[in-house]
Amino acid sequence: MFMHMSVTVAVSGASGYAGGEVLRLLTSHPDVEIGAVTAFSSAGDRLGSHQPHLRSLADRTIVETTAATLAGHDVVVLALPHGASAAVAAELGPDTLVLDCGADHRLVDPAAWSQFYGTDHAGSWPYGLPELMTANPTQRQTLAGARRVAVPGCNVAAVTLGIQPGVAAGVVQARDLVSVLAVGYSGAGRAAKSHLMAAEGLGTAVPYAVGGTHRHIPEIEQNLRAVGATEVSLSFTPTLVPMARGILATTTARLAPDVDPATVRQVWEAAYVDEPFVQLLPAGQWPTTVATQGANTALVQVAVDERAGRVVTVCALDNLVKGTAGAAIQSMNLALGLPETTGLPVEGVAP
Ligand SMILES: NC(=O)C1=CN([C@@H]2O[C@H](COP(=O)(O)OP(=O)(O)OC[C@H]3O[C@@H](n4cnc5c(N)ncnc54)[C@H](OP(=O)(O)O)[C@@H]3O)[C@@H](O)[C@H]2O)C=CC1
Ligand SMILES: CC(=O)N[C@@H](CCC(=O)OP(=O)(O)O)C(=O)O
Repeated sequence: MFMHMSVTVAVSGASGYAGGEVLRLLTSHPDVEIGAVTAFSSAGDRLGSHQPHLRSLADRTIVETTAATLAGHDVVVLALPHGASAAVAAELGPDTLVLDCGADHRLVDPAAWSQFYGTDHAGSWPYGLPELMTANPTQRQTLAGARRVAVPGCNVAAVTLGIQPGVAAGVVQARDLVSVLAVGYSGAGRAAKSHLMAAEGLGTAVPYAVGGTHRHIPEIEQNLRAVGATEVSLSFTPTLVPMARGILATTTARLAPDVDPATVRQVWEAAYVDEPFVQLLPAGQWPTTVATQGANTALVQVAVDERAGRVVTVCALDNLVKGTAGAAIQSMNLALGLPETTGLPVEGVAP
């Protein structure tokens, strides 16, 4: 029988969307004791005034994010704006497990970082997508025992999980990928202006970062190279739709020459048959975002458009769970040697 551990976890960015979701999931993690909850402008406030849904933590006081307030914890989760985490992490000892929900440590290539983020590269950490189909080592082996983890971007997780089986098996051409995503507003963070969202976002779909400018492009390309692509070219277009949570990522790719379309589904089945958090739906059933809401689940479907000569995949996930907080806790479990699925829900909330 597995003996439960007692791991103290501090959450930084506790007043935000990602930090709030980390806290929600941690409240039902059997091995975790929640320590400091830290933030920035809301330091001194009751947590409940920012996260009224977290009843058991409502009377905690948010404290400032400093080396002193984060010291003494086994694990620190950083859910801070881009650029803020490197300085905080540098103050934490090498034995502390630090999980960064921000982008600062995801990209390996400093030139790609500078091109898309416009600042100096802080370096790269082991990447917190356990399902990434790397070999020798597997991504799970990379995460086992890690003390620094870069949690993937939410759109990145959705596109990667959708298309990687075909790329890894060589049945699609990674040099001709097209991804179009419907994304919910919480992906923009709590700092986005809510009155503008309501006035300008309700009842309409709004494309953004069109034309090869989105900072998730190099991260997706990095993932697909890691699973075996030699040449990757991705056209990536996200569109805001009026929902709070969720990403529906549709990716199409040209079939590789001489691939029998009948084998495509088998490739996706083999990739995900043993994955606890990624499910290939029965043929003909298409993912919906609502079915993943609140769950550390990615739902995937694949079909072949023989007329166009393209494979079509759809992946749905909750940006705040499998897209960040759930991925962080899944990676934490692996890093600490806990069962990977501990404390992570797979059931969604619907309708
Ligand atoms: N929202 C999402 O779906 C996803 C988010 N992420 C990443 O998670 C991180 C947090 O995003 P999200 O929760 O959406 O953002 P929010 O705007 O909702 O929250 C930001 C948090 O960071 C704190 N903060 C702001 N500035 C500083 C600072 N200079 N130093 C320390 N803390 C600061 C805020 O504190 P205060 O309120 O007290 O000022 C708040 O707690 C980002 O890096 C984001 O990219 C990743 C994947 C998905
Ligand atoms: C709606 C919306 O703005 N979504 C954000 C998601 C960002 C995210 O959460 O990922 P990072 O951690 O890489 O910032 C976007 O597309 O940029």
